Amino acid sequence: MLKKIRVASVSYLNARPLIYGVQDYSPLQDKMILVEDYPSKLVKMLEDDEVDVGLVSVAAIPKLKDPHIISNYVIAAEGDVASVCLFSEVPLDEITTVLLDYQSRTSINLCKILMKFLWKKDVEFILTTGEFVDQIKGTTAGVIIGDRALVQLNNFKYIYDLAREWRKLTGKPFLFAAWIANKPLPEEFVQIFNEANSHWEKYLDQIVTEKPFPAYDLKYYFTHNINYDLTQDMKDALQMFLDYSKEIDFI
Ligand SMILES: C=C(O[C@@H]1C=C(C(=O)O)C=C[C@H]1O)C(=O)O
Repeated sequence: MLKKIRVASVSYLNARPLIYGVQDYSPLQDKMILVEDYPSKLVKMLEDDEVDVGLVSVAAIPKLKDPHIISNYVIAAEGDVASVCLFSEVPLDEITTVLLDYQSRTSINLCKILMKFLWKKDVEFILTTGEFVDQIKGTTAGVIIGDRALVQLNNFKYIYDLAREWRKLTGKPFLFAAWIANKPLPEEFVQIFNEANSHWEKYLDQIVTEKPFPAYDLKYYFTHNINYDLTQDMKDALQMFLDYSKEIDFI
């Protein structure tokens, strides 16, 4: 029997449309096993070869020996992303310290890029190791991602949407995560896998019904904040992100 491909995905709501497609597509089912976790864990799993491919932070790319983006379906934002923000009690000018979400790899580096090249501020960055919302106080701000960020959207006076700020810097959308493999995968698998992902739109209403989320309108999130179809503009933005990454203390 052929070895099953080990597939990993972000456990957040934003990945659900792609994952429903993957789980529902029968030609894939005997070819893979799926595990889910938060993004920084997935980057580690890909680095350690515990999985073959993951819907994972694009910040994993420089860390892998042989990275391959294997699908045209991604987690990106053309405009506001809503679920990746810098939360603060004080305006940007007054922030001295930024707590960085331990679950993230792309967005925490994005915040460092924006600090240096858009906001032109020198602050202290602290990488957290566990939940830290309670520590966002006074001049200490924090980057939070995923469902945990959506829940905080009414709780802070100053909220900077990092996809919106990236557009101010570059005029581009932002690519947060892609299906990244740590080795070449069989062409037949890649084709079937891409096909499975392409059905994401069909699952939106079902997900909204199955996963009640009072904090934010999920249908709006899936259709106005997150973009799933990879474009040339997003590929260009990824290259810009990787170039900027060399100019910061990259995590
Ligand atoms: C838009 C998001 O994109 C995520 C952000 C990631 C990161 O910062 O490393 C990784 C995967 C994506 O799920 C989000 O989770 O809110």
